[in-house]
Amino acid sequence: MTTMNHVTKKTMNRSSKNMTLTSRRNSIIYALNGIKLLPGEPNIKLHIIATAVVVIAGFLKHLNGNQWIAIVAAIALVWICETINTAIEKLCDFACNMERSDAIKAVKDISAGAVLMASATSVVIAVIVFFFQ
Ligand SMILES: Nc1ncnc2c1ncn2[C@@H]1O[C@H](COP(=O)(O)OP(=O)(O)OP(=O)(O)O)[C@@H](O)[C@H]1O
Repeated sequence: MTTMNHVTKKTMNRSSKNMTLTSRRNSIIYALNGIKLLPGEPNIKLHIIATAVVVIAGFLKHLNGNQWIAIVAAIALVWICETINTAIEKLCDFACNMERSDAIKAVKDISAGAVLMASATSVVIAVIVFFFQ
């Protein structure tokens, strides 16, 4: 009985571990699917170009480790804000069914404001790294 219980417990543990692994793997797949949807967004092309320009400039200027950390963090900040902004915009469009709404306007404007703040911060970081260091 004890052995049975032990074996059953072990099997159950293994299968719940497998389920956890599968659901973790699925979560990553869903997240990657979300990232794959981004290139269809108008602002994303701008971010791709800006990211490429900054990275190429970084290599040409032979940035040191700390400078790269600042630049990568600045780039990530903008991408993360834009990604969340895109999700919020899609949720808004779904919620209002494309009808005009003051509440939706406020949510979209605030969300776009976050991207603007992130972009402005990133520009300041880039100017410091490229021109004042
Ligand atoms: N349903 C709505 N009701 C009221 N105002 C809206 C609505 N949809 C959009 N707007 C206004 O238009 C602006 C632009 O909205 P839109 O959904 O086109 O986003 P966007 O900033 O142009 O992003 P993208 O270029 O990625 O589509 C919003 O910030 C908001 O002020």
